[in-house]
Amino acid sequence: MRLHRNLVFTVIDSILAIFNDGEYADKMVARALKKDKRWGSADRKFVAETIYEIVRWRRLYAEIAEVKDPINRDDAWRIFAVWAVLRGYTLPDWKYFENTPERRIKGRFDELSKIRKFKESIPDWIDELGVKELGEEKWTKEIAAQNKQASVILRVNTLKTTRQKLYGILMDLDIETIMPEEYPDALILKERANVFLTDAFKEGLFEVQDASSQLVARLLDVKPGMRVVDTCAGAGGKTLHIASLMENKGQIIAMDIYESKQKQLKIRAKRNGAFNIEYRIIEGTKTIKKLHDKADRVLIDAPCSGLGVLKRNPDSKWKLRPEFIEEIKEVQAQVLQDYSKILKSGGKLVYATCSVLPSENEKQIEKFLNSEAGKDFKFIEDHKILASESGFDGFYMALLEKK
Ligand SMILES: C[S@@+](CC[C@H](N)C(=O)[O-])C[C@H]1O[C@@H](n2cnc3c(N)ncnc32)[C@H](O)[C@@H]1O
Repeated sequence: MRLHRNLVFTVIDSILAIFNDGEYADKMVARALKKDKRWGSADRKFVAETIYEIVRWRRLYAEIAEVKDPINRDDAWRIFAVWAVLRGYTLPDWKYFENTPERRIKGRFDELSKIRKFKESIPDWIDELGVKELGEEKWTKEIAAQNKQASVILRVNTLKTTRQKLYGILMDLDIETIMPEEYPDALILKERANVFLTDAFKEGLFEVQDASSQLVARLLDVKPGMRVVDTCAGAGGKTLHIASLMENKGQIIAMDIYESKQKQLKIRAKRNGAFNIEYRIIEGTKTIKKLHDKADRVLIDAPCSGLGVLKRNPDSKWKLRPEFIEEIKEVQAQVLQDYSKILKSGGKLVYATCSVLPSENEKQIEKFLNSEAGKDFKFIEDHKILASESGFDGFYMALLEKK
């Protein structure tokens, strides 16, 4: 295996921007891939995967390379050399690799792999929090599972096609997929591919959405003709799923506090042919009060730590702060209090997060049910999905019914 200079330089520039300037890994990867139109698919794969891997294993590699934050360009080369040695590359005779201690790198890797926070490359505080919340055994398995590369999973847009038809369309493009039985709207790619370039995507036949996330709209048990309020709709992954389950009949009110996200949802809804969505920005209590007792279904896909989706966002390990988790828990409790009032009697509410921490999940539901606002609600069921058990993202979803 040979290393190509311009590809490696791109990786070095990208990891420096992610580590030092707080840039998001997915944005930097997208930018890096635009750099040279002559790159073939193997080159693009090398750039994207290497950036993600170095971000994912940052702590382990930095420890082996003996570099500390802030990382300068020489440090980035040392980290890259660790990656290359551990991946089995023969280092070329570039000046950056002079005196790379290859045997020592392998020895340090074996030593550090015995300590979870290095082996799994996580900050001390996340490791401690994981143990506190899930217990040593579950957390060890969970963080290992969340360090694996995520599969590419599609959600079939049944407003425009069926799973069987889309399977065939993709097969004709040499994109092989699997139809998992327990996830009726999902197709899982056998090998990674840039599905966004296909006409099938441009025509809105599918969206990319993790399998665990696809269970949320199903749990909400929506039916055509209902009025459904998606209170934290963001860019609308679940709104669009709800629209397809409602066959475009009835009304979906998609809300968020950020207009920028709603703009993305509008573009996606157009592509999906989802016409029954109304958009509202939450500007204060007024927006919510107007909807009190009005909805058959309410989804609260709450903002959270994201400690269920590290596979997809490995850089968030380094961006998250303990204070943020404390703040977001307050928001979760508040939105449960406020948005549950939108539901009609006899209606159903789903509270969901992409976190595996009980304090953001079942504990929030317990607290809500014991509060004044929660007295009108009955707990129906919940699902605590761990990446280590499902193979997909870590998620939580609880179904409540208003008496
Ligand atoms: C987990 S994300 C939503 C993901 C989205 N439902 C999807 O399926 O693609 C949580 C969303 O809640 C929004 N948010 C944060 N605080 C909020 C609040 N107080 N009320 C409503 N939405 C809020 C965020 O902007 C973010 O878009």
